[in-house]
Amino acid sequence: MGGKVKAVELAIQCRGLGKRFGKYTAVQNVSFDLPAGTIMGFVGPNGAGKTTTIRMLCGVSIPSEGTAQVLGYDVYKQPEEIKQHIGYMTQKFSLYDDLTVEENIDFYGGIYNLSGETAANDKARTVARINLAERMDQLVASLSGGWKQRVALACAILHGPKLLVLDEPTAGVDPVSRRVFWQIIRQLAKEGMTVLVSTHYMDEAETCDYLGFIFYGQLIAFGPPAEMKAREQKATLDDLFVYFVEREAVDDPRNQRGR
Ligand SMILES: Nc1ncnc2c1ncn2[C@@H]1O[C@H](COP(=O)(O)OP(=O)(O)OP(=O)(O)O)[C@@H](O)[C@H]1O
Repeated sequence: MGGKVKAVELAIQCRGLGKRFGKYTAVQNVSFDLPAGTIMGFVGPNGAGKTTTIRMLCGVSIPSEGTAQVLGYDVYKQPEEIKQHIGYMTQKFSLYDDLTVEENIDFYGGIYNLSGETAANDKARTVARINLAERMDQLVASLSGGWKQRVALACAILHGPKLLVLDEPTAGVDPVSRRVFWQIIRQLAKEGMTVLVSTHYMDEAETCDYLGFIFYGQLIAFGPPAEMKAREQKATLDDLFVYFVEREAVDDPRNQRGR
């Protein structure tokens, strides 16, 4: 009691973040703090604004309003620094089918400007982490969806990012591959990487340290999953999700704005 509270290092800090496309407000007033080294699940129905928010935080899309610091960099002033220090994997990740696993990894190493000993070390570390050694000579075209996803993850973390951003990484992947993928993600977080992951799978969301629930472009709840369920007195995340959607389901307010 009375001792100094150690400041928590934040990987993401955003306040009132919003994005308009013309007169349409896709995302509005998103605020949260994500401590470094934690996993945040981002959930919400289709079209809620997950990808739009993620793109602003990755320095890919300039916000229309609000502020955000990602790994200490400002999304308006330092988007290039953000892009260099994060790993970003989307659902439609890009791998070259007619190259081998190793050639794909080397290609991404080139994009990140890795060379010499650093490149060799980064590659060896990544291949070991993702357990890809036995597949290095295989053509990507001949891999299953689950293995392709692991190769895409390898390419996203090759440069040792402090923040890994995954936009629906496991959509359409079989349950066993999903489980393996999440074991890797949790291991990366244990080693200090911060992870922001959007998902429609509540079993995945359940294991995150923090959850953000976005609906009609607004972050309507943020916190540890257990706290969120307790706050609304719901037994499962499925129940909580349905409760939020039914509670908030009026006409999409984004359609009325800006008219
Ligand atoms: N470039 C754009 N121009 C106009 N509207 C856009 C653009 N990008 C996204 N939107 C709209 O913004 C809203 C939020 O879309 P977003 O892709 O962020 O949702 P999402 O939560 O990621 O959905 P999903 O789960 O389907 O991927 C949607 O209504 C979408 O149509």
